[in-house]
Amino acid sequence: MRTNGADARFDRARLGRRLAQTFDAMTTILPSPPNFLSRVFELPAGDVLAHSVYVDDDKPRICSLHTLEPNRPYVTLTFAQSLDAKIAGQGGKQLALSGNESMLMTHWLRTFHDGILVGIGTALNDNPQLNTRHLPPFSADGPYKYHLPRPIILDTDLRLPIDCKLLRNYRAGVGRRPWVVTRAIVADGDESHVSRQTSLETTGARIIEVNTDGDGRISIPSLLVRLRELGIQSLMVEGGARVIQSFLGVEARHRNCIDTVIITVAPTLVGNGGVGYGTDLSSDMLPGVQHIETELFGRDAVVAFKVTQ
Ligand SMILES: NC(=O)C1=CN([C@@H]2O[C@H](COP(=O)(O)OP(=O)(O)OC[C@H]3O[C@@H](n4cnc5c(N)ncnc54)[C@H](OP(=O)(O)O)[C@@H]3O)[C@@H](O)[C@H]2O)C=CC1
Ligand SMILES: Nc1nc(O)c(N)c(N[C@@H]2O[C@H](COP(=O)(O)O)[C@@H](O)[C@H]2O)n1
Repeated sequence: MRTNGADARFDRARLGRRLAQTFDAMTTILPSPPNFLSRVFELPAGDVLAHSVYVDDDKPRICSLHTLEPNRPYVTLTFAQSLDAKIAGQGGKQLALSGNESMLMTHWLRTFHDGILVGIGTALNDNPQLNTRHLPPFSADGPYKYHLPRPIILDTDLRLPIDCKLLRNYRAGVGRRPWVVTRAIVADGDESHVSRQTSLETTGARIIEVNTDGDGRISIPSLLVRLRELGIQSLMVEGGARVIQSFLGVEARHRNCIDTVIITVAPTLVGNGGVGYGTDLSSDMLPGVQHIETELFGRDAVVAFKVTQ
């Protein structure tokens, strides 16, 4: 695995196209992401250019995480958990584990990445928006707006509801077009799959086919190759439990699929009925961890590390 310094770097070739905005940025007081994130990703500290992640949405950004790995995006796995390692409550009940300060940090993380990925379990359970609405606002008539990551949903059987917030936001012009990743259809077809595909496409989704693994789930290494081909240079993986397990699992680890893990640990206990992500990670298959940094955001501890084989 490459070092953080080699992975997280600025695309300085893009700077020329942004000189006017850069000048503007240097003469305007703009919100900055937490220094913690600059350190974790080894972004140049105090460099105003480094923090100018919030120029026009669809144009190249001054700052974009990317990796020198040719066949996948830079991948950050991040989520919030309780002290007893639960990410949701009884029966999957969505919990506000992060306090305001760490949630703000998470929204900065979102704007750092080209894509934001969740599994269909999370999409069905939480109906998330996956946007950057907690970041400090800019004036409506100014040149700045935050980069929105592309929502990406792992959904083998196309169960995403057509009235979900991700599709509604896209249709209302306040969200990016969601990409729904499904299994590659076999040659003789599957009529109900095709019909669900048509409904989702008609209501705004882009369907992306990727091969499945031995368990019939989307193959994570194949997914990453495909996303990179489609221009995703950096991917934030938010969860839920099964997706976290897949990314921390042996196959993904051995295929070098993660760069950085950032976990928000909230000072709360959920107990037995809560949703954990460790159940399929048997002790002899646990990843090694290499600590990068831990910082307090309000009452929450945010821990950044790398996984090792
Ligand atoms: N605290 C936090 O930070 C977060 C908490 N959550 C919580 O997590 C819970 C949802 O977790 P969970 O139910 O496990 O759902 P996930 O969001 O992890 O989605 C899992 C589903 O995604 C599909 N999938 C396709 N390919 C893969 C793959 N390679 N690996 C894993 N999944 C794949 C499968 O469904 P199919 O076969 O149909 O394709 C699978 O059942 C919710 O309660 C939510 O609130 C979620 C995110 C963050
Ligand atoms: N960072 C974090 N802290 C929590 O306490 C959470 N419950 C989550 N959940 C994740 O955020 C999604 C909701 O996003 P929106 O607020 O709708 O934009 C949720 O689906 C989980 O992925 N994250």
